[in-house]
Amino acid sequence: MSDEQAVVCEGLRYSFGDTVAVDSLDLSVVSGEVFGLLGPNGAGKTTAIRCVTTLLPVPPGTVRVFGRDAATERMAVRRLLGYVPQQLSADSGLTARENVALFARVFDVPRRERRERVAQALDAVGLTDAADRMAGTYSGGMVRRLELAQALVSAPRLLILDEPTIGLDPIARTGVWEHIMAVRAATGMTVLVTTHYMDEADQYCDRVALMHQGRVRALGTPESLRADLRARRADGSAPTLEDVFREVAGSGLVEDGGEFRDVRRTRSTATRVG
Ligand SMILES: Nc1ncnc2c1ncn2[C@@H]1O[C@H](COP(=O)(O)OP(=O)(O)OP(=O)(O)O)[C@@H](O)[C@H]1O
Repeated sequence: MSDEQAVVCEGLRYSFGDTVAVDSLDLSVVSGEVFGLLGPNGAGKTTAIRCVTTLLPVPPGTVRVFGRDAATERMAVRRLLGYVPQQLSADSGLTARENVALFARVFDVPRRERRERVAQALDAVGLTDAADRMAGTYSGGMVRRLELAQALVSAPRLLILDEPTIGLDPIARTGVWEHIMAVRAATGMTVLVTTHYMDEADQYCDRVALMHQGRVRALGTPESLRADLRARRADGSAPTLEDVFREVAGSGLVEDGGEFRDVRRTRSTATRVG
């Protein structure tokens, strides 16, 4: 990791009508780190990352990606990043190779490099052997890895993932993460990820921001956040990251139905693709 800032948000605020989805968000993601944006449904995670991707408009100077302004240099920002949205982005009627090739064209991968880059992206997510099968025959975990390959084919410096493992079984979740971590180790790319799964964040993220009702309530390494709570409790117990979140979010979690176990909506990728 270097000291270079991959993402900087300063005073980011985004509203949908009267609903303030993101409120005064200050964030900086260091180049090369895996940064997790955590929180229950409605916390503002998706809105925040959609501002970083330039899909939602923000005022100049509010969001920068590797120094490029998301408001005034939108195309430059887009060229730096790969984005795996929560919604399905693979076409069930195409093979995996065709899906990734489509993204290579959209993201302007030079024509003479495309075949090789598509093969590399599929290989990076462990789909070489299944590359010529229709995506409609894939399991949920394979679809997620295919979507990862689609985002990786443009060799992004910043990979943004919105709930990459939602609805997957534990083995498929581990598979998705292992491929993300292997690509990150090989390329040094920065990863910005949203998740409800505190255990995954604890295991894979270098730093996390705990978001609730549009605001960041705590920020740090998973270890430091757990250690701080342990020191505050002083009862010898070993708190989890979920315990930290419950403490910083207070009663608000229950009031708005934001219990973590309640919000693990099933993405059911395989079903939707099939
Ligand atoms: N297009 C929209 N129109 C109106 N309100 C929206 C829209 N998108 C999000 N919101 C509202 O903004 C707030 C933040 O939503 P957001 O999707 O950013 O949260 P989130 O933490 O990503 O949750 P989720 O995991 O459900 O995506 C919520 O109150 C949500 O209802």
